[in-house]
Amino acid sequence: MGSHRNALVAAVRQELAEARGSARAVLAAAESARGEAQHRRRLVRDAYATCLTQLAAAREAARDDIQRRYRGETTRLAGHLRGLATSSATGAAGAPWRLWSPSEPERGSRPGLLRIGAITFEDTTALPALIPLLDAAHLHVSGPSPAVDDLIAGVLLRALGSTRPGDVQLTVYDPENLGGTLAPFAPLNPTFVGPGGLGSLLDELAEHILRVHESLGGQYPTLADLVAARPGPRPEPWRLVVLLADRATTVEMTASQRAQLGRIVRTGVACGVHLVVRGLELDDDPTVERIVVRDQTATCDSLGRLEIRLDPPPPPERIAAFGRSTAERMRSGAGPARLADLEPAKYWTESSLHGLLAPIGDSTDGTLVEVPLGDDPPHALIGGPSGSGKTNLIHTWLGSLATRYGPEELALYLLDFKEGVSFARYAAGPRDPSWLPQVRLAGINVNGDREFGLAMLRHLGEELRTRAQAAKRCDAGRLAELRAEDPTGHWPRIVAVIDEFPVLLSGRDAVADEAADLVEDLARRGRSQGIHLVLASEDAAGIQALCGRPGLIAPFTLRIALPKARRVLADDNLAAAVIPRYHAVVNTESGMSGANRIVRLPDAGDRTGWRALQRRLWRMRPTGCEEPRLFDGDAVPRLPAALRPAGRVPDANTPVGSSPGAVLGERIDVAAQPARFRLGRMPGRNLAVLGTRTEEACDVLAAAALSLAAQGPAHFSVICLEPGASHSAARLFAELPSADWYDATDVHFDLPARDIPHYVLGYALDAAARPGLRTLLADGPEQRVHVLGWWRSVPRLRDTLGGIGARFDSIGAWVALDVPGADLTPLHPQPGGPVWYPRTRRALFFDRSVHRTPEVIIPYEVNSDHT
Ligand SMILES: Nc1ncnc2c1ncn2[C@@H]1O[C@H](COP(=O)(O)OP(=O)(O)OP(=O)(O)O)[C@@H](O)[C@H]1O
Repeated sequence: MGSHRNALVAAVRQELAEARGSARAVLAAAESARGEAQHRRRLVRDAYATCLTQLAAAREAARDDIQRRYRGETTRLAGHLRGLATSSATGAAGAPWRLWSPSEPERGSRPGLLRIGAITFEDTTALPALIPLLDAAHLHVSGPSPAVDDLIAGVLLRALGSTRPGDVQLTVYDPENLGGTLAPFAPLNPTFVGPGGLGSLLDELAEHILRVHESLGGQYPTLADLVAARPGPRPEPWRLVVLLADRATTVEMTASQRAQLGRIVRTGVACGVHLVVRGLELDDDPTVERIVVRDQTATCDSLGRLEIRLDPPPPPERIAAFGRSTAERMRSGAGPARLADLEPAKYWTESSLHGLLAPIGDSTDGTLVEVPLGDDPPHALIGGPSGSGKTNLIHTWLGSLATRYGPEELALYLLDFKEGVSFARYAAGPRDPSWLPQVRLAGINVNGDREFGLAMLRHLGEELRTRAQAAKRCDAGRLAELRAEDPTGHWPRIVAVIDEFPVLLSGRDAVADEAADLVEDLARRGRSQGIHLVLASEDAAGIQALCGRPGLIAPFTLRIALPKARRVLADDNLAAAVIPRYHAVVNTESGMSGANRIVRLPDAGDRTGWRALQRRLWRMRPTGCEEPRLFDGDAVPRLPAALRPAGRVPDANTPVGSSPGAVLGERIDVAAQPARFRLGRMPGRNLAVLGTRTEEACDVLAAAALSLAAQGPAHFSVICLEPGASHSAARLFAELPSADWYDATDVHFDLPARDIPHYVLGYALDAAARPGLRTLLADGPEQRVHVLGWWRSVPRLRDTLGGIGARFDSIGAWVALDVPGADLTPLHPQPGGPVWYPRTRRALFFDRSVHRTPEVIIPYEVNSDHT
């Protein structure tokens, strides 16, 4: 029994032990699972924490970024707004009081906004708080009285100070203070309306509006119309009506007065009538800008909820000073337009297809006066006595044209026969590299060089021929048709201006005759080919010179007469006698009375302003636009480097041309070409330089020799028989690649022929007593030995050639310096000699194998001892 129990106990124990064992195992497993779970929980928690930190950092970064961008955007926006605000309220409309002064509005600009204070938005710097008024709104101001009145005074001063004197007519209704509230404005002579005057004021305004409305064709312009309208002079001044109503006004106002006020509110702005009201209710209308003032701050309709820190009121003494100076200016009248006022909004947008139209000034009502050139009128005559402003007018006109028409549309040829350099401003100079891109040619100091005027007219004559031929090829009648048929061609309109042109026609000589013929031809046929002449003359005689040829004057149908000009307008048209200084009569009907327009001319004398404009145009020049040719009659041209051997010894094997050209000086022509004397292997190809001016004679010989040396192999014999020329001759000798030197001690003329050309340069050959020279002159050229010699007079040359009765056949060409025309008779093809009045640095060149008549040249400066 006992063993059975024992066995049972043992079995139970065993089972218990097993159960405990498995429970422990389960426990251990559970423990380990718990450990595992805890570990995982820790991991998740760590990850969560990291995630939170990262998220926080990301959020911070994002917030920083947003804030930074926000700040940047706000600053940028504020900058834009400030820029916009500054351009919307320029000058007197926006300047702080301490810097304030009245400002002229840009001609043709619309009135802008007016500053009343500043707005601060967050921490950006303050922006100006601007409100509309002229051409835009009525103002209704409410709030405590002194602050409101201060604000109104400020607005009035800005509106008046940013418009021209007389542009705004001020009316003040101030029954309480009898005008005292705006007393500092008294010098401007505003209309003060006393108590009981409101009704008639409103009636008068309503009537005014009706009148303006009718003049506008019975249609009130909308605000958009006002903004879009092309600015022009105001037919009527703005009416600015300040109503400072007291309690009695409100109480006593009748229903019809209220209705009248309502009508003015609705229709006033479109007709230039603006109310500035405090103390009266105004009907709601899009044109009413309400400003609510609270002590030093305010809000207004156009700025929404933004709070405005109001500006202090303008100092009363500033208002009074402004009033006085404006009243003074009104008494003396408004000034003329400025040159800048003539500029278009955008440069070079006009086409010259059908003509050129450019303003040259304004009329007294401020309208710009435009001057046409084209098919009708084709040419212009400008007249006025010395100092009346012709040159100034020409500069103004050219400036106005040059801002409208680019170089593809307009080409200018300018000649000034006055003693002056006025057109030099259009060409590049030592201080200013810019030039006016439309100018092709400018001639200054040409009063002594009528030949240059002739050269320009010949050039224009050529251009006329080219255009006429091109037009014929395309079957086109006039410039517009030619341009349509040949759209890729370069056919700008040409305007040729000749200031003091009578100089060109003075002197009864071949130059005057040919010039008059050319002017006549250009005037007659230039119209259809787009070539227009503008001639200016100081004295009546010049115009009479043209009148001598009635056919010549007829095409000049545009007449511009300056004060006291005579014979520019028709005989019965006396307008020029009565116009004031710096005015002109513009008449497009040949000066007939009844077709006058009086124009006030701007002052074009501001060099700095002109230079700035010219630079702007110069920078806009198209690629390939060539610099203008400047002919300065006072400048001595240098022998171009390309015409000198420059130390280079020509190769003996270089072929020598059949007739190398000796360069003697610069031709007076448009292209500034060198005048050449061809030295072929023919009898008579010798040159005589004649006259007593040593320096110029030396320069002619040196230019000839150096240019020959630069062309190919040649040998030179330099013979100097005049001590005064020896310095120059020696310099030439040194520069020539192959040369012999002779002087009085060893001079001889039996010079051998060589297998290369041999040039004999003789200084003062009249001093050579040796025989042989005449033979050399006669026989040398056929063996390529040519004499280029200087004789001091024609009789001395004759002596060399055999004395009285000698023939000049061996002298094929000559250059005369200070030799009177009559002395040249034996060398001149026509009897009586050429018309030649010697002048400094000018020579008469005649080559009998090419010239019919001699031509004037400018001897080059070869070696400047001054530089
Ligand atoms: N519209 C103007 N406003 C102000 N000054 C002017 C005006 N027109 C000309 N002047 C000035 O008057 C002077 C003479 O002008 P300008 O040289 O143009 O006259 P002109 O008729 O060409 O005289 P001249 O034939 O003697 O040269 C110059 O000093 C010029 O600056």
